[in-house]
Amino acid sequence: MIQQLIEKIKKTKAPICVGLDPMLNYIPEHILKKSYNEFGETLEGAADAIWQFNKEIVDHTCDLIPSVKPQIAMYEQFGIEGLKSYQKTVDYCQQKGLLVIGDAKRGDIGSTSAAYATGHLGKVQVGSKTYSGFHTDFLTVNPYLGTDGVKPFVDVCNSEDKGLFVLVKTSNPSSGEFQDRLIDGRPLYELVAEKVVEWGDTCMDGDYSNVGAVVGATYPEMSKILRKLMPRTYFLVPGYGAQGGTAADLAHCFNEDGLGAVVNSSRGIIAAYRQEKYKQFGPEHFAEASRQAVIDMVADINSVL
Ligand SMILES: O=c1ccn([C@@H]2O[C@H](COP(=O)(O)O)[C@@H](O)[C@H]2O)c(=O)[nH]1
Repeated sequence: MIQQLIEKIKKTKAPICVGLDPMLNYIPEHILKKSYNEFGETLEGAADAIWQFNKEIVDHTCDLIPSVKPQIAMYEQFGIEGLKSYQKTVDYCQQKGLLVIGDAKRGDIGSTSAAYATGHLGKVQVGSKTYSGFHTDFLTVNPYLGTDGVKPFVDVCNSEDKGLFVLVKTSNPSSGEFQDRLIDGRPLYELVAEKVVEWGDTCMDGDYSNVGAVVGATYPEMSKILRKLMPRTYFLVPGYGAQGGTAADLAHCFNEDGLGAVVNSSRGIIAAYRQEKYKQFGPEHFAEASRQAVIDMVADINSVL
C-alpha cells in the first residue's frame, strides 16, 4: 500500500494529504441551509452538511493530491448519521482515485484490536459472506498497549495490503508529557520508534514499510532524530499550518530522495476561505479557496525539498 501512496505522490508532486475534518462552524451558510431545509436541524441534517462540504472540497482538489485524512471524531460527534457521512466520504475519495488515511487512532488488547483492524482495514465474515466495513487504505494506530495491541493491525496490513501510521511523536503541546519521558536515559518516543521499525520489518513494500509513523511537524528537532532512527518508515506529519508547523520545520521528515513523508493540513485547507489570505473567494467559493490553499501548500513544501 505504501508504494501506491508513493506512486501518487510522485505523480502529483504533492507529498500531502488534505485533512477532511469538517466542523459545523467551518461549513458555509448556504450548505447548512440546504441540508437543514431537507433534513431539519437534526443529526441527519448536520451529517448531510458535512458530506456536501467534503464532496465539494474533494471535487476541487482531487486532481492535485494523492491522499486525504478524514478524522473520524469529526463524524462520530453526529453519531450513526455522522459515521454514514464518514463512509460516504471514504467511498467518494476512493472513487476519485485518492488514498484514504482513516485517522481513528485505534489500539486495544489484541482481540479488540483485531476487531478494529477488521472493521477499518480488513474484511468481516458474516455467515457465508464477506464484507469490508470502512475499508480505508491506512489507519492511525495508538501503540500504548504494546505489541499485542498493534500486531493485529500489522497482520491485516500483510493480508490485505493496507498501511498504518503509528503514533510516535504527536504534534500537540502536551505530547512531551509522556512521549518525552526518559526511560533508561532515552525518550519514550525513540523506544516507540524502534518498535515501529521492528513491526514494520515484517511488512515491507518495496523500499518502505507499510507500517508508518505519526511525527508532528511542531517538533522539528525530534523529527530529525526520528528520521535517522527510522529510515524506511513513512511519516505522516500533522501540525503544518493551523498548529504552527512550517515548511522549514518539515525538511527533516523527508529522506534525501524527497520521499518519506506525507504532510497533513486540515483546517488550513478546508477552512481556507476564512483566512485573510483567501478571503476574496468568499464562503460561496470555499472549495476554490481550498484548491488555492493546496497549491500554495504544495509549493511551500516543495521549496524545502
Ligand atoms: O500528532 C497528531 C496526530 C494527529 N493529528 C490530527 O491531524 C489533524 C490536524 O488538523 P489541523 O487542522 O491541520 O491542525 C487533526 O485531525 C488531528 O486530530 C494531529 O494534529 N497531531
